[in-house]
Amino acid sequence: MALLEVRELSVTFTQYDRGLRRKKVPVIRDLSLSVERGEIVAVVGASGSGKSLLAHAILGILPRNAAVEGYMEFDGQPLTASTIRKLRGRRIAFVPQSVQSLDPLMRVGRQVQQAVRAGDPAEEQRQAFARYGLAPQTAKRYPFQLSGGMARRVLVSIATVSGAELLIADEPTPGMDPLVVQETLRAFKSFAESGTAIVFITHDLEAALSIADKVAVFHAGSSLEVARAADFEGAGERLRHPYSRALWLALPQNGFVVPAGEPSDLPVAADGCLHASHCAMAAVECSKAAPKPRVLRDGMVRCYHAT
Ligand SMILES: Nc1ncnc2c1ncn2[C@@H]1O[C@H](COP(=O)(O)OP(=O)(O)OP(=O)(O)O)[C@@H](O)[C@H]1O
Ligand code: NI
Repeated sequence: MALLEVRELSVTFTQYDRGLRRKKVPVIRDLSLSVERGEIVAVVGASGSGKSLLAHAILGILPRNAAVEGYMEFDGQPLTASTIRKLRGRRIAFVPQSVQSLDPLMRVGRQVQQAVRAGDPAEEQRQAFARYGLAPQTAKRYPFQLSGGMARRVLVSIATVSGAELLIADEPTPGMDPLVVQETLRAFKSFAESGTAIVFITHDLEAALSIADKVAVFHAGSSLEVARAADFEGAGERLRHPYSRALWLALPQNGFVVPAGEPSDLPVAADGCLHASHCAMAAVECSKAAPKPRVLRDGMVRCYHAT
């Protein structure tokens, strides 16, 4: 059984237009994801595709104007407002995308020590700082005295000293120098090898592929494909969705290839395929209704034409 199971999750915001008319804005639609113990699942997608909101939905920290539908489960128990409160910071740890989430008035060493659940807090904090290349005296500093990359290493330290069974890391590496990025990714890999389940949120497909077992490709609030990391190879023949193939071929090592063929000029209905207007394979059925997720070759895809 998966440690984390997300089934048919939808998140909708209620916003007020001019004249106080209420408007519902769907930001995540019908999203399913599962993560096993010891497994790293990367969530990859462009800015605004709903990656952070997925993390916030799992952690129960969405803003109040967000409505959540669907089912989420951790270690066999349904994730509700009260269960998630008990799990957060204990069995589930989070590296938030924003460094603003550090307490501005507390020395960072102490913030890390407070997150330690087993062992000697000062020793665990020292080891974490050494692992992520933070000098020992950094512990005495306040968040405003750190660079963005250093603050992010403190956030990673806080999440990883907790010994949680599930780690959700939302863009943990921007601003870090490349050696520290490598060290952080290696640390995630070794946590996974010792049984931690990891959700690694990033827009960096290359970083994702360097450690992930599975990759969920996000686009406009939905996952279009869940693939094995090993499926990203060659010309992307083993990938299931044209959007994932396009992301893969656009990487520098694949020569920044732009997909062949012209995108369709079909008018796409609001509930049509999210990728249709950019897709050379799009046909009438794609413009009418979004394809349902289906299992294909040990992965998942939402595309009528995937084989
Ligand atoms: N409080 C809110 N009210 C209304 N819409 C919101 C709110 N928060 C986020 N959104 C919208 O939800 C969508 C997804 O946002 P999200 O932050 O999850 O994207 P992301 O994939 O994490 O992007 P990035 O890579 O830039 O971090 C965006 O279009 C955003 O504008
Ligand atoms: Ni984000």
